[in-house]
Amino acid sequence: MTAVVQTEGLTKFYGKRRGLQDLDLEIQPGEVFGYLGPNGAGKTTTIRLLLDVIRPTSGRAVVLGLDPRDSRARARIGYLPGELAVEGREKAGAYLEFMAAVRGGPSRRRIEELAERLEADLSARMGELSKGNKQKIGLIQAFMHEPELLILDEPTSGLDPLVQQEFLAMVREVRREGRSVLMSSHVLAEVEHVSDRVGIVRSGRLVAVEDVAALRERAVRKVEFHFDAPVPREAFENLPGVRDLVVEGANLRCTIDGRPDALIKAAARFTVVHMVSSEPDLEEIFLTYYSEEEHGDEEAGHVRARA
Ligand SMILES: Nc1ncnc2c1ncn2[C@@H]1O[C@H](COP(=O)(O)OP(=O)(O)OP(=O)(O)O)[C@@H](O)[C@H]1O
Repeated sequence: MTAVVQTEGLTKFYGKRRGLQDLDLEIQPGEVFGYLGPNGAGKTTTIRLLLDVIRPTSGRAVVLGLDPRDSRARARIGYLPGELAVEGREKAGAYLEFMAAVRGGPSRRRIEELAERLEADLSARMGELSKGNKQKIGLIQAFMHEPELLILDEPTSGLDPLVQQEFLAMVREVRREGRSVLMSSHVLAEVEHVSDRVGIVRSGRLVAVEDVAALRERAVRKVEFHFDAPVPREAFENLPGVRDLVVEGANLRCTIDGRPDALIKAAARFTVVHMVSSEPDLEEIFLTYYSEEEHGDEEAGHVRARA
């Protein structure tokens, strides 16, 4: 199967400042790839290199089997920039119809259908749109011509929760049709339910690529048990993956690193009245990777993308 995105040693320096270094990444047809990292990590740099907005210092990228400089690649991609640079008195609907005409495809009906789903106001003037509404117009122009590959820079930023859900449904539809999505985010929670794999980029380097299911297993999560009577601490000490254990009477709190199986089996020897397990969040996952590096695991900084 030919990858829709393939990079080898892709590197961009802005003068002496590292934007991105040695990126090896493959995204397959029908795959949704979440590209995660804190501010300044290199997400936008990667996306701009794939779209030929900027040129690499070294290394190469192939997008849909073509060099990013080839204009035929661009026509088959839907792109949402981090900040859609459109101003002026033109109405959003007119702007989208213009973009549709340039691409020789989508009908007014298709634009209206997407606008309805995202609750976008097509009669608003581009220069007067709020950040969230501008984001919706940007998403419509990225999705409307049903491109083979969608490259979305922070697509969920500025969207309210209901619109975010609709956007995620649109991403799932794209995947069902065998098309691909690369989307960046600061927040794992915003992409984990639709991404097949996520890559974590930090200080210009890809530090990990994981199946979302595997990432969840590795993530640290907080767990609480409430029992019907006090429980002995010894019953929960030294269980694999259990950390920060606190037992106070009938209540137990801890964090779990990996599978909760051993803890669940220990707890099942008593009567559990109530249990709370929090979703792992990105910050904790980042901390896991940071601590790997601190422990001298040099490999953590050089993990290669697994296809
Ligand atoms: N045009 C530029 N000139 C100089 N340095 C730049 C330029 N664009 C990006 N950088 C630097 O490259 C690094 C990566 O930036 P990039 O914008 O790719 O990060 P990001 O992950 O997209 O961050 P954010 O989430 O804040 O958008 C940062 O250190 C940034 O300061």
